Amino acid sequence: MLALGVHGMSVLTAVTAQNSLGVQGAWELPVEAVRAQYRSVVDDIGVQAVKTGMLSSAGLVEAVADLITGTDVPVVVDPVGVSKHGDPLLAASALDSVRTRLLPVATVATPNLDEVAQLTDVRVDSEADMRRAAEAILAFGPRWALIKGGHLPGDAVDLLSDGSSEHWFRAPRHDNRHTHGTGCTLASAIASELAKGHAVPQAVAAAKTYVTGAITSGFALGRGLGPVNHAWNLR
Ligand SMILES: Nc1ncnc2c1ncn2[C@@H]1O[C@H](COP(=O)(O)OP(=O)(O)O)[C@@H](O)[C@H]1O
Ligand SMILES: Cc1ncc(COP(=O)(O)O)c(N)n1
Repeated sequence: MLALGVHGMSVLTAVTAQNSLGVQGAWELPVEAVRAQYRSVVDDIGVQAVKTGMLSSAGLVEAVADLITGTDVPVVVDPVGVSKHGDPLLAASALDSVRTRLLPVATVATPNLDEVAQLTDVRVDSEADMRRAAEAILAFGPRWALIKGGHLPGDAVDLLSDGSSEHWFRAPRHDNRHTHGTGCTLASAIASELAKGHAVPQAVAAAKTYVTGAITSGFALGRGLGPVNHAWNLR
């Protein structure tokens, strides 16, 4: 967010112990702590966009949905389900709350292909299937669905759709180890661009350029899948 010129503020929902090798542990914060953090940042500094990430349980999904329902700023919902290493970050019992409470308040929902499979009955094996995935996600009520094709072989292709228009974003795949947090980075970059007042397709285009640069210019940290280079555009 800083690299894109906005001041990011966080509301922690869970604490994880994780590194380039995997997620070694996760602990949820009490719903009361989440509500208090949200009030602290919103009531004082104010917000121009909201982005959600790991929410862990149905209780937290519902608490966050309650907080952001009715907000008049754009909301990016990254329905985080499973980490790059396959570690669960959302309880199976929370999926229904994501479908019925969180996705309906999203301006943009940004599932990866595993999250599409968790939330809908669509399995994506090709770019053509991504259109069906977008329709299935849009049926839950977000204004836009961004289906991330990062897990498909070939080019890194994402599809943005609002049901009547579609936009394809394509970048060459970089087969390096600097991909921890690509989805979180993309969603945060979209929220940053929306906060600056851009329309959704323009925000996603800028965010895609940013995440591609962050992957391309990454450097090895850790023994597994290390972080992307968030400062690549500042140097
Ligand atoms: N190896 C890669 N090279 C280039 N872009 C990638 C690569 N892996 C993912 N991306 C892009 O990064 C963004 C995040 O996608 P993805 O990795 O599918 O999300 P997630 O982190 O939620 O699994 C998407 O724009 C995707 O196309
Ligand atoms: C707290 C948190 N949120 C999201 C992810 C997903 O990121 P990735 O898919 O790169 O592991 C993660 N590992 N940890």
